[in-house]
Amino acid sequence: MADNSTPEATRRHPTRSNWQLLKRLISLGLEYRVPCAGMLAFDLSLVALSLGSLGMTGVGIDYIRHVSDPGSPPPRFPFGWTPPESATPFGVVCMIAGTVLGLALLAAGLRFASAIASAALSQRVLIRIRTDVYTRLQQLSFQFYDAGESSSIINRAAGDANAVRTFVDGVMVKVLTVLLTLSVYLYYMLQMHVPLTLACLATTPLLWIGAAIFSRVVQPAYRRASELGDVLIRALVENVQGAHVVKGFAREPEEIAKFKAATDRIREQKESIFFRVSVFQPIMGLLTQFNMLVLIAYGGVLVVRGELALGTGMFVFANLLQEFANQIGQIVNIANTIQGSLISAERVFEVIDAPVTIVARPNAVTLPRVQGRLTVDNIGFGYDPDQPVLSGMSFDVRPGERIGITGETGSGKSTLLSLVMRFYDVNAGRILVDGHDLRDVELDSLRRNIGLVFQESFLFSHTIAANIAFGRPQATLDEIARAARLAAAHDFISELPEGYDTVIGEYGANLSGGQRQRLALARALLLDPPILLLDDATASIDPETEHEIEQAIQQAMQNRTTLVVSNRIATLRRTDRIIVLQQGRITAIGTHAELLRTSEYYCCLAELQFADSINGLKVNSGDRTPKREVTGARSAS
Ligand SMILES: Nc1ncnc2c1ncn2[C@@H]1O[C@H](COP(=O)(O)OP(=O)(O)OP(=O)(O)O)[C@@H](O)[C@H]1O
Repeated sequence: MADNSTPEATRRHPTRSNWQLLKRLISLGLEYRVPCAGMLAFDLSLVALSLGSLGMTGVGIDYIRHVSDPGSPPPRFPFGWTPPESATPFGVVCMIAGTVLGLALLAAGLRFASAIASAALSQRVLIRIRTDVYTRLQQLSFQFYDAGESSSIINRAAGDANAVRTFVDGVMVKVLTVLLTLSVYLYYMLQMHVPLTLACLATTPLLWIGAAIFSRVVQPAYRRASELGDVLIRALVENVQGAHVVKGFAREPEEIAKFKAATDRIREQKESIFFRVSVFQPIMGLLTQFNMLVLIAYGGVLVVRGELALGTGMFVFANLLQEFANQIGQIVNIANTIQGSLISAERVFEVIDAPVTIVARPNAVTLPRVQGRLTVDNIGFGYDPDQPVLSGMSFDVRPGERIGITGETGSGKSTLLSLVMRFYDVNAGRILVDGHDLRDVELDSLRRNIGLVFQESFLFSHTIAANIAFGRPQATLDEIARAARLAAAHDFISELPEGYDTVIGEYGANLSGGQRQRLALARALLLDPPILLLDDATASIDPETEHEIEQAIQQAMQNRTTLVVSNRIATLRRTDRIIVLQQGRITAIGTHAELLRTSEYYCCLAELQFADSINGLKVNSGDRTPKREVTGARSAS
């Protein structure tokens, strides 16, 4: 298992400023301005209802005070309304209480509608971000995947996308609500008593400064938490996928300990964030309570002097001030959410903005069904351009010709097939299909002409039929069965209780290696591709199954240009020509018979596999492993 103790491998350095990220997030949010405006309307209506209920409670207090002490000023009922002469004090108090209750019921209904609207908005934004990430992931070339880690990519599409989403419904709408609410409260307080308002809010600038400091303190902590999330997912994914290895080597305790260590690091990191939030929030709360002290002292004097009413004055002011403080408290939460969103936005935009390097040139042609001529013209390639994997490689393949490719491990056989698929672009030279440079043709049209079977085939957790029809979902069951017959898969599929409708487990876990390979071959053959690339498709299969697949492969190769990577002489000898690769170069090309005479490597390979049948051939019999090629490569075609 890879070391999962550090997130360094997944770390990328910030490339965008916070301001750039904010602008980008705001423009994303503006795409949802209508539902956001709806949410804002809900929030503001709730503020209005709470003010109404507060005002009515103040009126109630003043009314009770006036009834018990007729010398005190009479209450001011809203909208110039006065209770009917005939109403008893108890009846008036009930009317006031009924109004407050009605407003509370209305507020509850609004909160319900607001929660539904908020959840709908969240889902819309989340789906949009995840779709953008996923779409980009489909377009990106293998260079992107080679450079990054799948755990980090998964975390970006899952956790980070969610954190970006909170910017729209948790920040943008909330910021506007808070600002508007604060303005409304401020307006009311100023209307009631300007000096009292200024005295009570004297500490507010300190709260804003505190929020700014808080943002700076928590941002790095959020970045680190995201990176630790990558490490945790990596540990999880590797342990699930590598369960056989872990169990086979009895390493469960160590892996559990590693996983626990990863979760502990996240817990510690989150605790450090919570700690900062927990320190900051009470300090903010304390500052706001200081305002209350000012109110009780100064406001109390005003009430005693008769300059401020008790209910509609002091009581309402105290509540407004408390609400004002609550809204200021929201700023801490918002600042907290913004920091999390910014860090995640950076990671999400890194994927969405990653350059798509494998693109067709302008005016690229759409390939029709090709004849299948392949020309590899003096190509050079390295995953890292400074470390060539293939160099000076040239050969021609006629339409329908079957080419075997063999060579020592790491000599570049799979890489060559990847270049023909245009998973990567060559660094030098060119590859032509029917005379078209791969870079001059539409990628889809190129890949529709090529069937590919990997060394280890990936299957999806779907039905067998859906897996075979992956490249052509509209294929009929007859066509699927025909492809399966060609790939020698029909018999075993028919024996399954659900036949073609059998749902196969994740990665085809409930199938044998040979069955998986046959399905992969059927999947490639369903496209009826004029070019077939087989990358050591029988490498991990037992001899008996290999024999069956071998026959299927021979049948599949009929009338198709085929490049078949293999180190098995049984496969290679049935091809028209064989290319021997060593250290990224062609060291021999020829038929099986020719190579037995001219290629020492091939001869050794054959001797190792068919020692009895090739007695008498000139090989270095003292060394049983294929040796470096000593004869030069023949002319390509
Ligand atoms: N995605 C990659 N990124 C970087 N280097 C790679 C990548 N894939 C392969 N290589 C390197 O390129 C070289 C050729 O690899 P390739 O898989 O083409 O060899 P191969 O001949 O198919 O080997 P094998 O027979 O073992 O499958 C090796 O040195 C390998 O380490």
